Amino acid sequence: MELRQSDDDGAWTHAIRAEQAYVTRLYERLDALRQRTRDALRATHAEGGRAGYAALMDREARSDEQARRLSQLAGVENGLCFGRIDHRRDRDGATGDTLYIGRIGLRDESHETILVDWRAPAARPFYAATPASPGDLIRRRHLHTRDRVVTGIDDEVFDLDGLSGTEQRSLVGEAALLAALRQGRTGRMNDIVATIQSEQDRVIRSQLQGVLVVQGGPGTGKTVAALHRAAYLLYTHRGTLERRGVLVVGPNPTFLRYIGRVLPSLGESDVVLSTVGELYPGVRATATDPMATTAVKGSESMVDLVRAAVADRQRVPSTPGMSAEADSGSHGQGASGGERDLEITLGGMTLRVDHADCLAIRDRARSLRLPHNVARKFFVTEMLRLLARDQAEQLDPMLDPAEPAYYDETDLAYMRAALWQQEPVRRGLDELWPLLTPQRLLEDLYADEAAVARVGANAGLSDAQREALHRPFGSPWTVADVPLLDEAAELLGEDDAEERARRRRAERDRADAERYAQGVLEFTGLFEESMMEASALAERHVDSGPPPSTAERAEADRTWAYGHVIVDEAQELSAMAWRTVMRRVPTRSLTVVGDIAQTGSPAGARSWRSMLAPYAHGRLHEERLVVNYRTPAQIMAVAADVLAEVAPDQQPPESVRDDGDPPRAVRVGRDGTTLADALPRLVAEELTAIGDGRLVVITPDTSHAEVAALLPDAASDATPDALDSPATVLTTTRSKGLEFDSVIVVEPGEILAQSPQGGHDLYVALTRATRRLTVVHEDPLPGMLGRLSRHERSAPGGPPCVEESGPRFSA
Ligand SMILES: Nc1ncnc2c1ncn2[C@@H]1O[C@H](COP(=O)(O)OP(=O)(O)OP(=O)(O)O)[C@@H](O)[C@H]1O
Repeated sequence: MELRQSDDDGAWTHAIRAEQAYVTRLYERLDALRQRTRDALRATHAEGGRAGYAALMDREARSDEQARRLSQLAGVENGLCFGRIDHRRDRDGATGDTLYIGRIGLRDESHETILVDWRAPAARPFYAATPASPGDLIRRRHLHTRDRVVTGIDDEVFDLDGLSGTEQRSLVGEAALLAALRQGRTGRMNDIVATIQSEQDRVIRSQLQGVLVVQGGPGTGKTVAALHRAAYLLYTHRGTLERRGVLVVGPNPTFLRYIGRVLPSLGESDVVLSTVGELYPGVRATATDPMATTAVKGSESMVDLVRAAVADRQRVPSTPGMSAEADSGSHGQGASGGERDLEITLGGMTLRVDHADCLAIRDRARSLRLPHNVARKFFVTEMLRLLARDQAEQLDPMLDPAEPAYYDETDLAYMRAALWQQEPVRRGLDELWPLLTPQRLLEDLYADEAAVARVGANAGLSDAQREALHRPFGSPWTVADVPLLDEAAELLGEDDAEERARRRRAERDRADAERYAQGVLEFTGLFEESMMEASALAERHVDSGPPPSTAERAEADRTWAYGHVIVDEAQELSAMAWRTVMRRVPTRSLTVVGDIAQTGSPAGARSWRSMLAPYAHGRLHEERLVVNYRTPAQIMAVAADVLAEVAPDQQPPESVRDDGDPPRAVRVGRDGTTLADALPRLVAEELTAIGDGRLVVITPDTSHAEVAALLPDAASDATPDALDSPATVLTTTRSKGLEFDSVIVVEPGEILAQSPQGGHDLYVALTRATRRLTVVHEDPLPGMLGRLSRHERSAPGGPPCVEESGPRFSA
C-alpha cells in the first residue's frame, strides 16, 4: 500500500525534523571520518623510507588504501542517506528494528551501525519488499535531501496496523520513483540507488560467476542496473575484484562520459570504462567502416584471414620481379613466384642458402606452433647457421686447400653473430620472416591489393568481401579493426627478449643507485645517525610518480585478466569483438546487457545464445527487464508499431510513465518550406518547452553532416562532452543508450532504408525521448508510423506555436 501526503502538516513537519536530526548526525560522522582518513594519509606520507623495500611497499599499499577511502568518502556527499526500513515489532511488543540505508555503511564511535550500505544483505528488503510480499517490513521510507537538508519523505506502508497512531498520521510522500523519472535530463546519467526496483535488484545481486545476460527493451534500466551491479560486486567480492579489476565496455566515448558519474557517486572510482575501439592498448579507434566492411571485419572468417596474413609473411625466396613466395601452409598455395635460392652479397662474396633448405627451415619454424615473432628466432638462427657455414666454406679454400677445415663450432657461432650485424643479412632475412607488430601486419595487408586478394582467397573470402578490406596506407584505425589487431597480437606474440634485457638493466641501475646512495650516507655521516635509508635516498633519484592503480595497470596491459566484465549495448558487438572481450575475462564472469531488437550493426547479435553459448560453457543465465522507465506510453506506442513490423517476435516494454506530450509529425517541403527553414525553428521551440533539459536531433547516418550544418549552435558527436550542450545532433548509431527530454527524428524513411537493420535503428531513435517526440520529414512517412500521420501537418511558414496539449500541428 502506498500512502500520499497526510493532511496533518504538524505530523509531517515533526517527521521531517526527526529525519533531519538523524541525517545531520550521519553527515557529522562522515566529516569526522574524512578528517581522520586525511590525517592518516598525511601521516603515511610523512613516514619517509625507514626500513627498506618491504616497508616502502607497505607504505604504498596503505597510502593507496587511504586515498581510495578518501575518494569514496568524497563521492558519497550527495544523498548520503536516502532510505529507511522499519521492521515488524516482535510478538512480545518490543520495537522492531529501524535501519537507515545509504550509499556507504557508517558506524558511530561505539561501533554501532548507523547507516547500512545499500549493497549489504541487511539493505535488501528496502529493494525487494513489495505490497504482495513485504517480508517483515512494515514501512519503506524514501528520504529526499539536498545539500544535507531533508526536503521530503515518501512512505510505502506494508502494514498500517504495525505503525503507531502518530506514525500513521505522519505518512507522507509522492512516489519516489516517478519523482526521479520526471526530473529534466542533464546529459549525465544519475544513480538510482534510492529507487532500484525489485526486478532490477535481482539483476544487481545475481551471483558473480557465469555469464548473466540481461535482455530488456529500451529504457528498462539495463545500463543503470549493470552499473549498480558493478558497485554491488565490488562491495561483495572486494578481495577478488579489487586485485583483478572490473571492466565496463560501452558503445562509444560519448556514452562512456554519459554514464561516467554513476560509479563514483556510488563510491566506486576504480573501474575501467572502455569502448571496443579502445580495448587494444595504444590504439583509440573511433572511426567506423562502411557497412559492408564492418560486416566482413566482424565475421569469424577474420580468424582465418589474420592467420593467413601472418602465414603470408613467412616466406621463401622467389624469382626476381615477383614477390617472395608466400604459401600459407594449411591454406594452400599463395603467390606463384618461381623457386630461387637466397643470395646475399657481402663485401664481394655472395652467400647462398638453397631454396629447398629455406623451405625446410620455414616449415620447421612453423611446425613449432609458436607465435610468429617467437618462432622468428628459430628461423633466423637456422638461416644464419647455413649462411655462416657457406661463408666458412668459401673462406676455407682461400687459406690453404691442403689444410683440414680450420673452423669449428665456436668460430661458426662467432660468424653467425657477426653476420647478424650486417645490414644486407638482416634485410634479407627480414624480408622472409619479419618481426611484426599487429599494426604493421594489418596496415601492410589492407594497403596491398594483391596481398588482400591472395590472403583473402586463402581465408575463403568472396571477391566482394576482399574488396571491402582494401584501403589506402595510413588510413585511421576503425573500431572494427581493434578485434583484428587483438587477434593478430595473439598470433604474432612478442619477442620479449629486449623487454627482459631492459628490466635486467633497470634492476642493475637500481642496485647501483642504492650502492651509490649508501656511499653518500656513510660519507656524510647520515647513515650513523639513522637519518635515512639508502633505498629511500635512491628512491628520490628515481622519481617514478605515484604507483599505478589496478585500473591503470589493467588498461595498459592487453593480456590483463579482469575479475568481471560488463558489456553494455552488447547486441552491437561482432563475433570478433566478443573474442577480444572474452580474452580479457578468462573466468567468464560477465554481465551482458542489451536488446536484440535494437541491433544496428550488420555484424551484431541476432540471438544471445548463438553469440555467447560457445564461451559460456553451460553457465549462461538470462534475466529479462520488461518495464520502461524512460519513454512515456504515448511515445512508446509509436515505437511499438515499428517494432511490430521489424521484429514481430520481440515484445515492447511497458511504460511506467503516462505523462509527456503527444508525439507529432511535421512535414516539410510543401508550401516552399524546407528542412533548413523548419528545423532551426522547431529546435528553438522545443528548447523553450523543455527549459533546462536536453534535446537531440537524430539523423540518418548519411545526412548527419548536412543536418548538423543547419544547427550551428548545436553540438555534434565529435566530442564526448557533446551532451553538455542543450542541443546535440547525432546519428542513430551514436544515440544508442542515451536519452533526452526532447527528440527530433529527421527523415525516418531514410533511417529505415539506410541498412538492412534500418528498422531497428528507427526503433532506437524513437525511444530516446523522456518527454517529447517530433518526427520531421520531407519524404512520405513510412506506413509503420501511421499513428503519427493522423496528426500530421505541414511545417508552419510563420512563427511556430507550442500547444499546451494535444497533437501540435494537427490537421
Ligand atoms: N529504478 C529506477 N529508478 C529511477 N530511475 C530509473 C530506474 N530504472 C531506470 N531508471 C531510469 O530510466 C532511464 C533508462 O535507463 P537505462 O538507460 O539504464 O535503460 P536501458 O535499458 O539501458 O535503455 P536502452 O536500451 O534504451 O539503452 C534512465 O534515466 C534511468 O536512470
